[in-house]
This record gives sequence, structure tokens and C-alpha cells, in this order.
Amino acid sequence: MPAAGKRVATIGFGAMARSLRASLAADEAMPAIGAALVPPGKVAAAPAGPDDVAFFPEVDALLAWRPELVVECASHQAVATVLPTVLRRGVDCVIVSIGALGDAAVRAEIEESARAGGARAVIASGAIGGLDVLRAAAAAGLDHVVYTGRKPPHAWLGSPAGERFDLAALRSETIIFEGDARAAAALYPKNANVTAAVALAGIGFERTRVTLVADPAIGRNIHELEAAGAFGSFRIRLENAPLPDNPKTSWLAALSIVQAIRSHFSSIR
Ligand SMILES: NC(=O)C1=CN([C@@H]2O[C@H](COP(=O)(O)OP(=O)(O)OC[C@H]3O[C@@H](n4cnc5c(N)ncnc54)[C@H](OP(=O)(O)O)[C@@H]3O)[C@@H](O)[C@H]2O)C=CC1
Ligand SMILES: O=C([O-])CC(=O)C(=O)O
Repeated sequence: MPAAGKRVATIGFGAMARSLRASLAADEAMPAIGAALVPPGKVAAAPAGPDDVAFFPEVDALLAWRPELVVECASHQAVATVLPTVLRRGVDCVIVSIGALGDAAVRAEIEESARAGGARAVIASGAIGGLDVLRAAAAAGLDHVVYTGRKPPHAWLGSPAGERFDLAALRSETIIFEGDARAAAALYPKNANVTAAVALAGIGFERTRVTLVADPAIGRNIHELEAAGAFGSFRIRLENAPLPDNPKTSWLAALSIVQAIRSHFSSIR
């Protein structure tokens, strides 16, 4: 039981953190989520939350709890403003709001903070797969990497697509974005973190082509990834069940954090 008893905290306690907590609680070899950083106004809501999780409104209070690993499952803003402090204090982190790293200044600050604190920031694979292939294949040169993300219209509510389209009225699949991964990750911070994961593993933010689609005919979040290069070519398609509490987020993204935690505390990776 390598990980049981370890002190793990989250930043954010939304749909993904709650799903993560449930998965960890179901496996006695894994640590529990013992603490969470939540927006200051939400600490008052803590009594309604699970009583085995300590809620803190400030990062210093969270760090005083002495986490061995901090899992960010909150927002791009949390990656930019909270994670540097955690890393500089020498605490390893798992990042799931990966799109924040599309901002070169944020990425540089995360790298510098990790170096300064002697800590490590690990990027979760999140809702996508095939990143191991991209990483290996990139060494021999990739000609193209193309990602297409499809979600039901209601999963795009609150995004720029909601301003351009009457999402509830869509009757056929509709392209809501075409461009590169840097723009996709910045414009769709709650829907397109996977494009950043793909860009970082493959040929970067500018060369990764992205199409995002609202599709009323589907009930799952479908991710398609295609790449070709000197290694050959590959194609992958995931049909992800969404979390019941947040249709934007795939359950697989939460499960990928379980895997990241297991790997973090394992002697063999
Ligand atoms: N890599 C991947 O494949 C994926 C990544 N994601 C990322 O994961 C994030 C979490 O997803 P999910 O749990 O479903 O989203 P939710 O919106 O359900 O939960 C996020 C929670 O984090 C809180 N939060 C935001 N910023 C901070 C902060 N600075 N400090 C403390 N709490 C904060 C939010 O509070 P409030 O509501 O008040 O803002 C909210 O309660 C998403 O925002 C997205 O960026 C999501 C899906 C896939
Ligand atoms: O969970 C998903 O299917 C993808 C997602 O929201 C993201 O990449 O931000």
C-alpha cells in the first residue's frame, strides 16, 4: 500500500475534486483527499461538504496543513496565481487546468517556481489519451497533429460559443471554433485543456490544429486525435462519459488524476 496515509490536498472542490475523492475513497491502497483550497466565500459552505476534508480559504493555511501532494483541479487562474506559491514551498503538484500553460509567462513562472522550490509539477493526461505516442513520435519529427473535440451543446454553455450560437436551438453538429491550440485553450478554459496537453506532448501550441464542435446528437464528450510524422501515423478516438455534476468535464479527467497520484507515490513508474 504505497500511497495510503499520504497527505493529499486539492485546489478547488468542484465536480472533478468530488469525483476524485470518491474514487480514492473506494481504494484502500490510495490516500484520501484530506484538505482543499476553496474560494474564500465558499468556506462557509464547508459544513455541507464532507466532514473528512478540511477547507481552507488561503494557500498559506493549506500549506500549514502540510500536504505532500497538491492536485490542482480548479481553474487557469489557480494555476497562474496559486501553484507558484505551492511549488516554491517545495510541494509537488499535479496540474489538470493545463490550458493555463498556453500562456508563456504562466508556464515560465511554473517552471521557475518548481526549480526554486525543488518541487515537480506533473501534467495530468486529463480527458485525452495517446500523449505517450505523441511524446515519443515527436523525437523523430511530426508533420501534423489534428485534434477535434465534440460535446453536446449544453456542455459549451458559458463559453464564447454561447455568445455566437443559440446552443439550446442547435439541431445539427456545428463548428464553434477552428484554430490553433493556444487560442483554443485560452478561449475555452473549461473545455479545451486537452488541446494544451496535446500541444505540450507533440508539436506545440501554434502547430496543433483544433476544431471544436457542438453536437446535439451525442451524449458524451468525444475527443479525436490524429498525428503523422516520420514514425508513421496514429488516430485515437475517445467517447468519454461526462461527470454528473459538470457536463463539460469527462470522468476520465478525474480518473487520470487517480493515476497521477498512484504514480507519484509509486517506486516503479
Ligand atoms: N485536462 C483536462 O482534460 C481537463 C481539465 N479541466 C480543468 O479542470 C478544472 C476543474 O474542473 P471541474 O471540477 O469539473 O470544474 P468545477 O467548475 O466543477 O469546479 C472547479 C472549482 O474550483 C473552484 N476554483 C476556481 N479557482 C479557484 C481558486 N483559485 N482557488 C480555489 N478554488 C478555485 C471553483 O470555484 P468557483 O465556482 O467559485 O469559480 C469551483 O468550485 C476546470 O476548470 C478545467 O480547467 C476540466 C476537464 C478536463
Ligand atoms: O473533460 C473533457 O472532456 C475535456 C475538457 O473539459 C477540457 O479539456 O477542458
